[in-house]
Amino acid sequence: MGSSWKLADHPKLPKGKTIAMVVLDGWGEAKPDQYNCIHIAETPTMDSLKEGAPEKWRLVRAHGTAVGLPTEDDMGNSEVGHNALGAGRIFAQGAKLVDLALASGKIYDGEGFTYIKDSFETGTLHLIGLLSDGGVHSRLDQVQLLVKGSAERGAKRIRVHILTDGRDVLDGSSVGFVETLENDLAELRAKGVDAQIASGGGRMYVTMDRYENDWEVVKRGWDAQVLGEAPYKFTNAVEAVKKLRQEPKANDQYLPPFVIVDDNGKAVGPIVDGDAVVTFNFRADRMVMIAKSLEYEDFDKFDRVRVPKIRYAGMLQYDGELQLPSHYLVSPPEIDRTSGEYLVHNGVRTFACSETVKFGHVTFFWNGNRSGYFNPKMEEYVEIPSDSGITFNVQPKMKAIEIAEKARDAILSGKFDQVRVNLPNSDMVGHTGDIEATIVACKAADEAVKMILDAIEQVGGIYVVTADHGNAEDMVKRNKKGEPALDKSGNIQILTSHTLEPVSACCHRRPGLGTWS
Ligand SMILES: O=C(O)[C@@H](CO)OP(=O)(O)O
Ligand SMILES: [Mn+2]
Ligand SMILES: [Mn+2]
Repeated sequence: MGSSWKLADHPKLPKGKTIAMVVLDGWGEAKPDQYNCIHIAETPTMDSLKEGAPEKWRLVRAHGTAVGLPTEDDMGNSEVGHNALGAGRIFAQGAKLVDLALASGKIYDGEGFTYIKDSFETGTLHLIGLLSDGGVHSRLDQVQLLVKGSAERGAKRIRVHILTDGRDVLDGSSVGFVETLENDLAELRAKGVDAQIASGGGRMYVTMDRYENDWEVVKRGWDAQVLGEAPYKFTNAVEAVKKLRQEPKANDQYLPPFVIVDDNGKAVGPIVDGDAVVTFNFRADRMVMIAKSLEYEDFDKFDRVRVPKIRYAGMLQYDGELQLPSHYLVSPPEIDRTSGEYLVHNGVRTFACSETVKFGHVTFFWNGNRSGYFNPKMEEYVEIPSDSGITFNVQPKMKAIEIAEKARDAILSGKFDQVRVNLPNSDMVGHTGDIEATIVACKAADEAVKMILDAIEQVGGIYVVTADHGNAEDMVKRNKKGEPALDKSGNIQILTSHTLEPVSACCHRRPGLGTWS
């Protein structure tokens, strides 16, 4: 094929038909029991796809090495799922590239580390990111290696700004992760390195917003990490997390921001001129906003109050088009020649839509972590504003119907050849661990699929319905036998994370419009 963009005709699918590409976020296939919200919810449309045309319905793996993740224990996630769907190929993902760079030591020879290292002599090294072993955005073992490796290479003063998880790992597990990190930092202190945790907060409330849904989230992080200001002050991070978790309804995802202070009540690690900063998440979407606030001179999203002159590097470069950040420790996967680029070169017009919290999934991730259009004359991307400031179990229907209406109108308009959407419900509500709400969420997503397929039927088009990874089909932690695992008090443990389950892929022309197989 060389560098040509020409696409051969599909051997079976007819030309010139509108195609709907529907990604149900977090919709996997698992055994039907009471913790399978997709099974419990009324989902007549998805049921009819499976039962009505079983020969057009397949299960595909959406986790582990099948999608470019380091091991078979790695659950799928939106970044890898949409990267793979959008590019039609599998790339070694950020997690794996960071593992390799750490194992070979190459991470320390690269441009990014060389750049930040210049601050080690007189400044502090700050590490900001998600502290868990979830492996979706970051991994604890990578952070441990980076802290140790940086100290060995001259970092004399290290401050870690942690974000607690509870979304890719069990709620409550934050305490153990903080203890592990504290032990490592104590070992460094014994060797004469001034190393401490400096601030913290829950990932969904502090720093890790995405697609500009709510800049307040990033501001809360800025205030704690850079300015050293937060509503809660503690002298010890383990105590901070334990205490804040005691509040009614508190959970790891939404812990309020806190700073660690010394005996005089002074924050131990604000970021100041001459310091180095690394954001250690490898995954892009929830790091773009903090990267902008740390890197951009012109910035009007919130009042930064004080903008320290720092040397900043991301674990990876998070946005290839914006080249953000400009310094990074590990080169991201080069996801080139994605389907979106092929489509514009072949005169195929695209419409993509989701609500804010997943908008970048069908645009940015789909296009290989690249923001913007390939050709605005051939593409239209529509974002429906998400609710902000609430957890999604409060509004489990989210904007599914609004997304479907936009997709329906785009299909019926005749202006587009490919109409692609992400329906977020099963994932976003699944992450809250609220089973009742997740059932409502799955029903809403199913209704949205129906609206889109009905529109496809009207125009005699083709549909592909699939998912990026599992989530709502299994809401409980299980033992090796697959039974719900009980905690010390004999209670089941709700699973807020994605799963290792396969997802369905279904491609079809609507019945009555001729046959192909
Ligand atoms: O919310 C997120 O950031 C991840 C889970 O960490 O979910 P998804 O991959 O579905 O976007
Ligand atoms: Mn997802
Ligand atoms: Mn998710």
